[in-house]
Amino acid sequence: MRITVIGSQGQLGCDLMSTLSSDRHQLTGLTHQQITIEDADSVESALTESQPELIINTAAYNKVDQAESTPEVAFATNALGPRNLALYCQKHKIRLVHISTDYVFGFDSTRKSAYRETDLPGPISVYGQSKLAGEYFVRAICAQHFVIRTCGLYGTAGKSGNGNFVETMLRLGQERDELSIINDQYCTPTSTLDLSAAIKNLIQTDRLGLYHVTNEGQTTWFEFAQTIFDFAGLTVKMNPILTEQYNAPAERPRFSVLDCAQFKKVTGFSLPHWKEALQTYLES
Ligand SMILES: NC(=O)C1=CN([C@@H]2O[C@H](COP(=O)(O)OP(=O)(O)OC[C@H]3O[C@@H](n4cnc5c(N)ncnc54)[C@H](OP(=O)(O)O)[C@@H]3O)[C@@H](O)[C@H]2O)C=CC1
Ligand SMILES: Cc1cn([C@H]2C[C@H](O)[C@@H](COP(=O)(O)OP(=O)(O)O[C@H]3O[C@@H](C)C(=O)[C@@H](O)[C@H]3O)O2)c(=O)[nH]c1=O
Repeated sequence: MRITVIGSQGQLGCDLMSTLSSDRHQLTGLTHQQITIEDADSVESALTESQPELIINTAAYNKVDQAESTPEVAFATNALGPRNLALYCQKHKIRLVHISTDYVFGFDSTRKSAYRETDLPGPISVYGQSKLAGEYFVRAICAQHFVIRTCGLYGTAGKSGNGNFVETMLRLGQERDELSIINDQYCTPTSTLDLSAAIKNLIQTDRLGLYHVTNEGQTTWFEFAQTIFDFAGLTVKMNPILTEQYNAPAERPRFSVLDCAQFKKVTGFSLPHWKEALQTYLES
């Protein structure tokens, strides 16, 4: 199959390129230099060349705090971008895989059970709102879509790009005497290598639609950081703090664990536990 991965230099994009290359697909990766998804002309010309039968969009504006003060940039990339891609895919009757986020949830501050695809979203940040708008465009415009919500991504490309939580912790753990980490936000950090394998499995099926896909289990950012340091053999003084004490510009969900049962049922494939995935990442 001719597959085009948009955002091919990002964390997920990079791992998708290597994961899918083992499958004899005709793969094209498009970087931000080669395509600007919010520009319909750029989309048309970049995709005309590769003539894809399936497009995977991993491009996004992911700066959650900055998005609060630049909503127009977040909405251009995260909402109008996917809209352009959905229009292209619908016009050419091809499939679109679009990646979304657990941050479409959060409005229910008392939630304690994992979210299913049928649960009502309620974003509490500009980033979450812009990503939800993108999902809606894809689902409304493009008949042949897979929309995949995931969470807390880390992959090796994050080392050289914008970083990721794991790399940030490893850096801060060496720079600072003491770290304060939020211990009342629950989610499931997910390896982009595992997510790439999941996407590879899902696109082999005809079961289009909306899916939640993360590693197994759940944790807080504090416990995640503690486990990173344990696995890396580092001793770092850490304080567990409440969300209010961190005072970030963007509000984050207190609980955004995703229920991946639908994905497992459809593919027969499940991702490793987040601790196992983290160990694999750190070893690599
Ligand atoms: N990171 C996370 O923790 C999570 C991410 N997601 C979602 O997963 C997807 C992949 O995330 P991740 O791999 O971490 O993202 P990255 O930021 O690592 O990669 C995104 C890539 O898209 C490119 N890009 C950004 N804006 C545009 C644009 N307007 N047009 C074309 N290309 C663009 C970036 O290029 P450049 O850097 O040069 O601008 C970058 O190479 C995104 O949809 C994201 O919202 C979901 C949950 C968690
Ligand atoms: C660096 C740092 C962060 N934190 C907190 C802030 C935040 O609540 C949490 C995670 O911080 P980050 O900035 O890495 O992550 P954040 O940008 O909130 O992560 C999100 O990225 C977007 C793109 C998504 O789609 C989400 O799934 C999610 O993973 O950790 C601390 O408590 N102490 C610290 O020293």
